[in-house]
Amino acid sequence: MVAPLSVSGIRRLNYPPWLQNFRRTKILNFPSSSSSLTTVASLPSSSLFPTEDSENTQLQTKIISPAGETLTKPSNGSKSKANDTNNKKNNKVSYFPKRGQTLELVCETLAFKGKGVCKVADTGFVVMCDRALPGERFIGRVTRKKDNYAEVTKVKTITPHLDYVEAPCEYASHCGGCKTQNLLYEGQIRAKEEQVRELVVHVGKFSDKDPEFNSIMKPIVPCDIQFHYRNKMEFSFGPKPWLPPKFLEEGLDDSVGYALGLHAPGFFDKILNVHKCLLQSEPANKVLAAVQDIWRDPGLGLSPYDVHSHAGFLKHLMLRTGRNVENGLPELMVNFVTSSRKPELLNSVVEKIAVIPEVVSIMNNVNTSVGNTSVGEEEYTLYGKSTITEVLRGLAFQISANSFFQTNTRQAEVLYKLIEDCACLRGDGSEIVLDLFCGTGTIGLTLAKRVGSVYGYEVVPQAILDARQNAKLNGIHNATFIEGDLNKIDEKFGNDFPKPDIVITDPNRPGMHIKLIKFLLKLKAKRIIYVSCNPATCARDLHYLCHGVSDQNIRGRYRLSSIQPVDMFPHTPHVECVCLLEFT
Ligand SMILES: C[S@@+](CC[C@H](N)C(=O)[O-])C[C@H]1O[C@@H](n2cnc3c(N)ncnc32)[C@H](O)[C@@H]1O
Repeated sequence: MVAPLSVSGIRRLNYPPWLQNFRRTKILNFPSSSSSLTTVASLPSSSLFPTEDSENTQLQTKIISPAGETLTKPSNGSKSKANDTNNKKNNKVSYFPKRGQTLELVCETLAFKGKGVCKVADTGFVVMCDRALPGERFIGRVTRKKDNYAEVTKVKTITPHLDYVEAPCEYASHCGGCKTQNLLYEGQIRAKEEQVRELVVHVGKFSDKDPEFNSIMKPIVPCDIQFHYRNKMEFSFGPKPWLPPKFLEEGLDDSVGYALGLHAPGFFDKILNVHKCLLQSEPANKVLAAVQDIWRDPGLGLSPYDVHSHAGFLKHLMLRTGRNVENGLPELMVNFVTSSRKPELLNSVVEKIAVIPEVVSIMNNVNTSVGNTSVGEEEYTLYGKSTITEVLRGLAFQISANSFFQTNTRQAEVLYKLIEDCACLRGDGSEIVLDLFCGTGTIGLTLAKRVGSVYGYEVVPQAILDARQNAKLNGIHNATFIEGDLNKIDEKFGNDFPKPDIVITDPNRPGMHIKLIKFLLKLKAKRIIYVSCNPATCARDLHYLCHGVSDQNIRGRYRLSSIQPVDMFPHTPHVECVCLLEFT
C-alpha cells in the first residue's frame, strides 16, 4: 500500500506509537543502487580465541576463509605475517569493493553471530551483512574492509528473504536484541543447525565424510516457547533517543527527549526507546511501561547517565523474573543501576512500582565507574527482598541481582536433561562430578542427588555464595563450590578434588583457556560434557581435546560422541551446544 503524501510533500507513514512524539525536520534522499551483481555464497566462519596467557578480554580473531584456510589477525588490528603470506600466496584479494560502494547482493546463508553471507558474482568475494537473511536480494553499501571480506550495511531490500513472516514486535527491525524475528522459526533453527555443522567441520576439523558424522551431529532441539522466554533483561538510560536512519531520512528529529531502552545494533551509546519487549515476561513489561511513564517527570529530578560526559544518575534498569516456590506465581526483581548513591531520588519511582503485585524486590546497584557494567560496587535493597527464587528441575534457586542464572528457565530444563543424559549415570550414586564454570551451581546441583559428590569452580565470588546457599536451600550436602579463575590455573589445580568420572565444562563465550585444556587432557576423566554458548570456540576446543595441539606437541585423548545444538534464544543468532566426549 502506498502511503499518502502530506502537505509538505513528506510521505506520511503509519508510525508506531513510540515514534509519535518525534518532530519532522528534513527529508534526505535515499541513495540509489549502482551495480547489479548477483551472488552465490559459501559460509565463512569466525571465532574468538583467548590468547595463551589472556584474560577473557584479550582475544584474537580467527577467520576461516571461504576456501577453509585459517587467517589469524591479532586483536590490536596490526596485520599478522601469517595473514599477509596467505593472502599473497592465494592471491585472494584481486577484487575488492571500495568503501561506500553499493552492490546488489543475495544473501545465501547466516554465519556465526547472525550475519548474512553473500558472494560478489564472478569474483567469489565474500560480503557480510547484518540483518540480511537467506534468499534476500538487497542493495548493500560497503562500510568496512577486512582482510579477506567486506562488511556492508543494508540500504534497501529488493525482494524479501525466504520464509518471510511479519515480525510481531514493532522494534524488531531496529533494536539490537532480536535479529531474525521476521524469519520463520523453522528457518531460524535450520540456519543455526547449519552454522554449528560448518564450524564443527571447518574449525573443529571433524570430517563430514566420516560415516559416523551424521550420527554424532544431532538435529537441533527447538525452543517450544518463542516469546516471553527471557527471565532477565537489561535496559539502558541515555540523554538522547536513537532513531533508526530510516526515520531520520523520513524527516524525524532525534534531538528531543531522554531514552530508556535497548542499544542500537553495535552501538554502546545509542539507545532505542522501548516500552515493551516481547522476549521478557508480561509482568516485566508492566514494570518497564510504569518506569517509562514516571521517570521523565521533571519534578523527580532524575537524569539519565551520559556515557560520553559521564554526567547523570540513572544507568540501567534490570528486570529479573522468577517464580514463587510455594505458589508458582511469577515474582519480579527490579534493579536500578545508578552512578551514585542517592536513594531519595528514587523514592517516588520505587513507591509507584512497588504496587505492581509481582514486584517483590527493588534493588539499587551503585556503580561509580565510567564503565557500562550493571554490577555495582555497592548494592542496596530499596523494597522487599534482596533475592528472588526460581524452580529448575525440581530444585529451588535463589537469585541475586548480579548472579548468573540461565536466562531461559524453561529451555534450561531441557538443556540440563540433555546434560544428564550425556552423563549416563550408573544409578548407584557413586560418580564424582567436576562442574567447571559452575555459576550459581545449577548444573551440579541438579545432578547432586544422584551422584557421590560434586565440585564446582567459578570466578564470581557472589555466584559461589549463591551456589552454596542453593545447596543448603535444597538440602544438598555433597556439593563443594570453590572460587577460582580457570584461566589462571597452575600445577596445584586438581589437588582439591578427587579424580572425577565426569567433567562438565560450561565456559562463557571465549571458551576454555589452553591451560585448562591441557589440564583436562592430563586428568583423563572418562567423560567430558562440554556445554557451550559459542559454537566457534566450542569447535576449536573440541578440536584440541580430540585431535591435540600439534604446534605444542599435545596429543588429543577424546572421541567426540555427540553434538547436540539447542535453541535457547529464538529470534537471536545465539545457539547452545551440548557435546559429549569420551576418553579413548
Ligand atoms: C555460561 S555461564 C555457565 C554457568 C552455569 N554452568 C549455569 O549453567 O548456570 C559461564 C560461567 O563461567 C564463569 N566464568 C567466566 N570466566 C571464568 C573464569 N576465568 N574462571 C571461572 N569461571 C569463569 C562466569 O562467571 C559464568 O558464571
